[in-house]
Amino acid sequence: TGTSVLICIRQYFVDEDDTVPQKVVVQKNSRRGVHFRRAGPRQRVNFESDEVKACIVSCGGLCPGLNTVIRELVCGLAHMYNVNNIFGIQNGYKGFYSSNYVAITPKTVNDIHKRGGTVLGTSRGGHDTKKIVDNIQDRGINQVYIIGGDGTQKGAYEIYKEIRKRGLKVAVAGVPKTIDNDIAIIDKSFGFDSAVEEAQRAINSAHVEACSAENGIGLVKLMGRYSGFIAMYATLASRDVDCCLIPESPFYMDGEGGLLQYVERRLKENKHMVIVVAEGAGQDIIAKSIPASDQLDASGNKLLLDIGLWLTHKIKDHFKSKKMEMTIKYIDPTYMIRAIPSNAADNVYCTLLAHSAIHGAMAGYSFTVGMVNGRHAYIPFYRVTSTRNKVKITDRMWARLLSSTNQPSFLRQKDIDEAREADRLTNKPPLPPVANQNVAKAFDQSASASSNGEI
Ligand SMILES: Nc1ncnc2c1ncn2[C@@H]1O[C@H](COP(=O)(O)OP(=O)(O)OP(=O)(O)O)[C@@H](O)[C@H]1O
Ligand SMILES: O=P(O)(O)OC[C@H]1O[C@](O)(CO)[C@@H](O)[C@@H]1O
Ligand SMILES: [Mg+2]
Repeated sequence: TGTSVLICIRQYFVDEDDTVPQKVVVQKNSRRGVHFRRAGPRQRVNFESDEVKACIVSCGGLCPGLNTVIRELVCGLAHMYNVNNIFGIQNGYKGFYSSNYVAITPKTVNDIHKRGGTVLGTSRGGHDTKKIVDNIQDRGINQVYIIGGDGTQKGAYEIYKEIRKRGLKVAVAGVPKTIDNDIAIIDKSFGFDSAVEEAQRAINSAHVEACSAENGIGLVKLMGRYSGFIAMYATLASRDVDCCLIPESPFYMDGEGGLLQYVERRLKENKHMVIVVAEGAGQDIIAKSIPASDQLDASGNKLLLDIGLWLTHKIKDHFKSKKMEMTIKYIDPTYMIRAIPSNAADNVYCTLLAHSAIHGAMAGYSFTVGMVNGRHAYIPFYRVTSTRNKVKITDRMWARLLSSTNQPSFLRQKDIDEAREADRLTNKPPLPPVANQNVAKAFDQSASASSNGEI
């Protein structure tokens, strides 16, 4: 029943049939396409306030805004739904079974949004579905809020499936987090704007250093394991960058049209230049000169070789061989851009995401929450975990970057053909997991009765 919903949100109920389309740019005769449930408070909720026992966990790398999401989950549950039984899970997934659960209240989280990091702690690895769900069951938790990136959302999906298998009345709400902005479907992840803003400071320093030297080069490495969004947006925002290298756009060093030739040309024209490189860029070309170690982190993510350092040496060697005077300063602000508190825009975004997650969980749904074309929606887990959001080098945004920096695209016809083929494949919607069509629908009105999430 909806009796526990407070007066303040009653007048803003979302119609159960409201949907958010995945694609807004369509053609006249396009099919209707995939739609998601619109997020927001429902007239009918599935939990009484005093019945709710909620927990919150944060996993993966840091991201500006984590504490804001945690704060707003706690305050939103307490203020909008009168829920006061809320626990923090410490240090990521493993905290479900290896640490004490910590009771949290609006008072204890009151000021945390002003701090970077996560007050709950975070970690990689340690996802043991059975142990996690055993603990959820034993402790009588019935709402699980999981904040984390692509790996975390995969873990949330596993927890959700196990909960379904056991027939528990537990809602699982994923709040997507990653400064790499690599989570599929959603417009952008929280903390991304803050990270791009902070990256400006590094780029400015690189520019100052480059301008103050004879043939000065400032090289900045930014995060972005598989997706170069931070590098692309930080470059577009700055206007001081002459070259941006991202994992999605292959480049080569030597010969006609290569990076070294471009650097040389720019120095001759301008006497200085700034290069921004995403950490995942050029891994294939470094691997040719340094044997790849194939080391993985605790979550199974490949540890990357340092493209910034490698480029610095290559560029230095090139100019030495040409007997051309130059100076290169390498700046690696990696952890500085993600360890900050979120900016004002991200704080608002985090608040809305937390509220949307609460409304969905109170209605009994399990989902990843996210903004899709400017509207908040409940997205089935498998949709966000089956692909990764990447910069499309065949798209207009990358073209805008190329025209802003005036750099060559470094692409060969083969690279363009491969990118087009990849676009074609990613535009094909992923099929729901065959073995369990019900799970793929992803929304539970209650733990036992499922309703179709995509409309
Ligand atoms: N396929 C998977 N199934 C179950 N759990 C997973 C899976 N992939 C990752 N996880 C778990 O999710 C947690 C976070 O994963 P990971 O370290 O890859 O970070 P992430 O959530 O992708 O965030 P980010 O990449 O932005 O730092 C880890 O505890 C990891 O064990
Ligand atoms: O050193 P850590 O904590 O594993 O984090 C590094 C990784 O985290 C990310 O920022 C993703 O959150 C990647 O860009 C980066 O490779
Ligand atoms: Mg990840």
